[in-house]
Amino acid sequence: MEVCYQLPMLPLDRPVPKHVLGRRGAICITSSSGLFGGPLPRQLSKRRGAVSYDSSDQMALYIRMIDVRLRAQTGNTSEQSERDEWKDRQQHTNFCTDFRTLQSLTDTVTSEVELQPVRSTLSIHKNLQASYYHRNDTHDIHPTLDQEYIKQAKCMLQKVGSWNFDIFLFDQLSNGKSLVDLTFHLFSEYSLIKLFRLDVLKLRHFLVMVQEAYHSQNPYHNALHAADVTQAMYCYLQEPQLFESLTSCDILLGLLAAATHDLDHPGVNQTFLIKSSHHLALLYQNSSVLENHHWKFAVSLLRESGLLSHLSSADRQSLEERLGSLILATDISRQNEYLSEFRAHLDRADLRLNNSQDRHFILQMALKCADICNPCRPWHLSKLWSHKITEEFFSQGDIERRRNLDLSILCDRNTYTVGKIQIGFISFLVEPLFSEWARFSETPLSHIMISHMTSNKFKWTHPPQEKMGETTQSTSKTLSQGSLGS
Ligand SMILES: Nc1ncnc2c1ncn2[C@@H]1O[C@@H]2COP(=O)(O)O[C@H]2[C@H]1O
Repeated sequence: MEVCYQLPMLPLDRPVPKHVLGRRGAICITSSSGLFGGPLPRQLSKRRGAVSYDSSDQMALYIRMIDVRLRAQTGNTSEQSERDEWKDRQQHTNFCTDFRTLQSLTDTVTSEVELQPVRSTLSIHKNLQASYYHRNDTHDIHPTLDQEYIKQAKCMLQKVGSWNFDIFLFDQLSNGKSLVDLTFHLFSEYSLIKLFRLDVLKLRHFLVMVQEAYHSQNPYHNALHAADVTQAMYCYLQEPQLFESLTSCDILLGLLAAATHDLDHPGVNQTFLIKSSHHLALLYQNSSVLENHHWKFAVSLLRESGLLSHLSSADRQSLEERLGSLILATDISRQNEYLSEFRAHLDRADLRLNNSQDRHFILQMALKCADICNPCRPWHLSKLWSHKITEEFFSQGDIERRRNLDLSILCDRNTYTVGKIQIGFISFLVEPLFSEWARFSETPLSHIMISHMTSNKFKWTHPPQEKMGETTQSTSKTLSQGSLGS
C-alpha cells in the first residue's frame, strides 16, 4: 500500500480547492485495503492515477498518496549508487536551499514504494496513446515541498544560460520533468510562442509526449540527456555570432532538434540493431538507423500534438525536413564528414551567417557539440555522464553475451573501464570537434569548455590508483576509427 498521509478533511459541499484539483491523476491506489481500515470502495480500488473528484468519488478528497513515479530517484542498483554519489554531491553544492533535507525526505518515500517499470528495452513505437493526456503534471511529494521544489526550479531557470547549470539537480526539482519545464521555459524566453502563434496547451502536450517517449530506464539515452543537450544548445544559441544572426525559425528548430534528437532511443546502438536484425535496421537500410527513427518519431509527435497545424503545409514540410537534417547530423559515425567540412570552411573563412545554408550548417555543428559536450562540463557533472554512458555500453554487452552475439566495441565490462573509454572518447571525438568550434566561436564559453575538457581528461588519465594498461591503446584505436555509436 502506498498511502503516506492524508490531506486535511475538506467539507464536501464546497468547491474543491484548486491545489487539490491540480493533483488530478496523482492519486495512486495499488492495494485493495484502504486508508480507513476496511477495503476501499470498489470504484477506487483499481484506479491507479485515475481518481476523479466528482461527487460520486468524494472519498478521494480525503486521500492523498505519494506518486511512485519519482523517476529521477527510482530505478536499478546503478541508480542507487548514483544516488549515493548524488547525496555526496549535495554536500558540496552551493545551491541556495539546503537540498539535503528534501533529498532525505524523498529517499524515505522511494524506499517505501514498489518500483514501477515504465517500458521495456526495445519497445520502440509502443505506448503512444491516450495516457499522455492524463499524466500527473504536478509535483507530488508534499504540499510544502512541492512549493519549495517549484521555487527552486524557477530559481535555477534564471541561470539556465550558465555552463555550470546542474541538470541533475534541476531534474529532481522538477520531479523528473526537466525536459518539459526547461524547453517550455526556453520557448517563452525567446518568445517563440508568440512569434509562431503556438497554442500553449499543444506545446505542453507535445513536450510531455517528447519527455515520455524517452526511455527512463536507459542509463544515458533518456530525457535527462535530451534536457542536458537542450540546455547546452541554448548556451550556444546565446553565443554572440549565433545570437546576432539566427532567425526565430533557426532558434525554434535548434531547440526542437535538441529536445527530440534521441527520441525513443532503445539504449543499444546501431550495430546491435543491425546484428539482431531489428526492423528499424531493415527499414533504414542500416544507415543512420537510430537518427532516422528519432527524426520520424519527432515528426509524428509534432503532427499528433497539432503544434504546427496552423502553419501552411509548405512551411510545416520545410520545418520537418530541416529538423531531420539537424537530427541526422548527430550520427556520430559521420563525425569526420561534418568535421572536415567545418574545418575547410574555417580555413577558407567563408562562412556567412546571413546565408541560410551556412546558418543551418552552424546549427548542425552546434547540435553535434551539444550532443557530446558532457566531457566539457565541470568534473562533478561530467563524471556522472561518463558513468551513465558506460553503464549503458556495458548493459548492451551483457545482452550480447546472453544472446551469443559478438560483443560490440566498448561494451565488454571485462575489458574496458570508465576512464579508458573517456580518454579515448575525449581524445578522438571531443577534442577535435571542440577545438574547431573554438576556432569558430572564440568566446569565454569556448575557453571554459576546453578548459574543463582538458582537466577532465587529465583526471581520467591520472586516476588515484588505477594503472593504465594496454586496453587504453586499443580503446583509442577503436575510437579513432569512428566506430563509437555505430
Ligand atoms: N562521455 C562519453 N563517453 C563515451 N562515449 C560517449 C560519451 N558521451 C557520448 N558518447 C557517445 O557519443 C555518441 C553520440 O551519439 P549517440 O547519442 O548515438 O551515442 C553517443 C555515445 O556513443
